[in-house]
Amino acid sequence: AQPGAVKPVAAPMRDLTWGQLNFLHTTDTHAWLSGHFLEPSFSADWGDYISFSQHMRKLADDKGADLLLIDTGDRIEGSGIYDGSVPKGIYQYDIYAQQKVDLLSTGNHELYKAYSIDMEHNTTVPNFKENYIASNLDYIDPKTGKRVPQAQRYRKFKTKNLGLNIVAFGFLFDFTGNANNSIVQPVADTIKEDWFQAAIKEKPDLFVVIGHVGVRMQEFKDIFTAIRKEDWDTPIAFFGGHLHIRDAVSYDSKSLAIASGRYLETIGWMSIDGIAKKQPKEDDDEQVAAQKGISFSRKYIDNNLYGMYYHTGLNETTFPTKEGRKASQMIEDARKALDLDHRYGCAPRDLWMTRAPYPGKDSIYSWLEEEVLPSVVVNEDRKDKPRLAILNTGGIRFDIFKGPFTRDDTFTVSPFNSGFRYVADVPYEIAAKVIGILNSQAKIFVHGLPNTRQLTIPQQMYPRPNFDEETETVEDGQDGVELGGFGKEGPEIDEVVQDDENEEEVRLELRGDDGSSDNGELFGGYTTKDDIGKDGDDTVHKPIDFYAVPNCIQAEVGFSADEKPKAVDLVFIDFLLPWIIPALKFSGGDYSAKDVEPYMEGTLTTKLAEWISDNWKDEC
Ligand SMILES: O=c1ccn([C@@H]2O[C@H](COP(=O)(O)O)[C@@H](O)[C@H]2O)c(=O)[nH]1
Repeated sequence: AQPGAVKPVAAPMRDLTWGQLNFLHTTDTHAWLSGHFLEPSFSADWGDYISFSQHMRKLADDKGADLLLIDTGDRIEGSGIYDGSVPKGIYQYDIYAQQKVDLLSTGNHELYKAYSIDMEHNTTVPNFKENYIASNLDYIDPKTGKRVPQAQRYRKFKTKNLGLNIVAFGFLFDFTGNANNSIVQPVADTIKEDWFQAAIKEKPDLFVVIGHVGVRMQEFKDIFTAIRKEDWDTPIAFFGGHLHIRDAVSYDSKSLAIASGRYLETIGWMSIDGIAKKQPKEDDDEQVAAQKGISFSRKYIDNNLYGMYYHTGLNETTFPTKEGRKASQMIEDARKALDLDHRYGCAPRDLWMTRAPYPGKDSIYSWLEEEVLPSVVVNEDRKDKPRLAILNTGGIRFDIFKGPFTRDDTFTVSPFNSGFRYVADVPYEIAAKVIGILNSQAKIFVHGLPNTRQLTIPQQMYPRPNFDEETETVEDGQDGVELGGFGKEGPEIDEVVQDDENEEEVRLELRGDDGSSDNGELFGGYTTKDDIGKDGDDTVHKPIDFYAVPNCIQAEVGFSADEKPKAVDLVFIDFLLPWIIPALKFSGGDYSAKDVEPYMEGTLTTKLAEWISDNWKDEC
């Protein structure tokens, strides 16, 4: 762990189930390679993960089993190690590459900017060579202008110890916000292509589908269905991400999909036993398929040293490896070079994204609406004009904890380079309708309006089934998508261990009061319910309450107390541009992109830092 990070807390643990083939999975790390300084459950850093994975590989070797490491993208944007350098990522790519990842794919965050697409093509792909898979992603080579695959389309390989034949794919969901030096091909089109159709006829011992795709999203359903059309029997392991949640879905009795959270909070674990190694028949090329008694198991490992020692049987002295220590040192050096611990001020209280009700005094969104935006959204030439300032909740990425607020925190809260734009002098009754449309959850049809689910935080984009209810499927409220697994049969997993302890509903901070649980009480943390059951988390926690947030929030700035203004400047964060004009049109305003101008200098991130320096001056 990094110097200054809180120590982990002892807690009741659940063991990992080993199989023939085992996986460690990270996703949506968003450059949190330092780990979490203030949260004991997640205070291990990338160097600790390297040590952990090396010990786990050794354990696999000792058992005559195999272990593969997977990463499903969104490695960048979200923490100072990436966002704090100019250009971005000058330390991040090298530190990340210290880990030996066996299969990796691209997330949407690698694609928002032409720069990060180039970096992926010229740095991460060469760093990981044949381990990098890009089944539906192409790169436009700037020298030739030619469209080339970002990496190989799929990978065929044999595992080290058991010699299992694997065919692996690496997908991205049907993302459309990518910069124009990349092309994301829709999954439904990709799976019709000859190379994919040939690959799924390979009859390996196992298919591994990794992807920056939510495990309940249509894209994975389509891939699963396409494989099963050709091959009803071969087991399939899916590794997903994007939605920042822990989740597992059983598509059929011979497949399992897991999603392993976000921000290096979670290291996903999947193991598979009973994989039948296929032998070629002597008389022809067809291979024998005989999958009987296949079993899958999953765990969500809290990323801290207590758990890593527990799962490896090691301790403070025996655990760190040379390579792990090296990566931790690289992180420490990068943090110093980037001045990430520079203190802008002291947060007087915790401010939560979803762990406090919105609106409310502990909500980060209410704080932004009531305190920050009215003060920072100012254009000197138009400061007398009343304005509405709109932010999408998805643009805010993390909580603020009471105590020092650092340069690193500015990036964990607001990593994007988004500035503010505006449409001038919009009649108030038109401008005031925009927020309602953006928060409408697509229940009304607005011509030209992109899906509003993209505006909110990832955890809310695709609501999950309510595992407390008996029903197997629910409507998700947006497009009437059926959730609760792809089949209607429910999970068919051979190894299911239910754990009904810890049902008490208690609100506790994940951070804990003083980082200890000496009184023997359970510590607050993830208490995941998924298709497999309630025993997924490796650490037994007390539950934490989470509250829903809207897609967007809005501050009224420069309004008189007595009456609403006749016209306002409609100010919004850059990211909202594709939504604003259609929403204004629907509200009765005949505006076009030509009416949009930059509103002021600076980004939300720089404005946040300025506000905190000016307003949180007390010592801590
Ligand atoms: O410039 C940006 C980029 C993204 N967002 C928000 O983030 C989500 C995507 O989050 P994932 O981590 O990829 O799941 C996007 O839908 C936006 O809500 C943003 O606000 N600004």
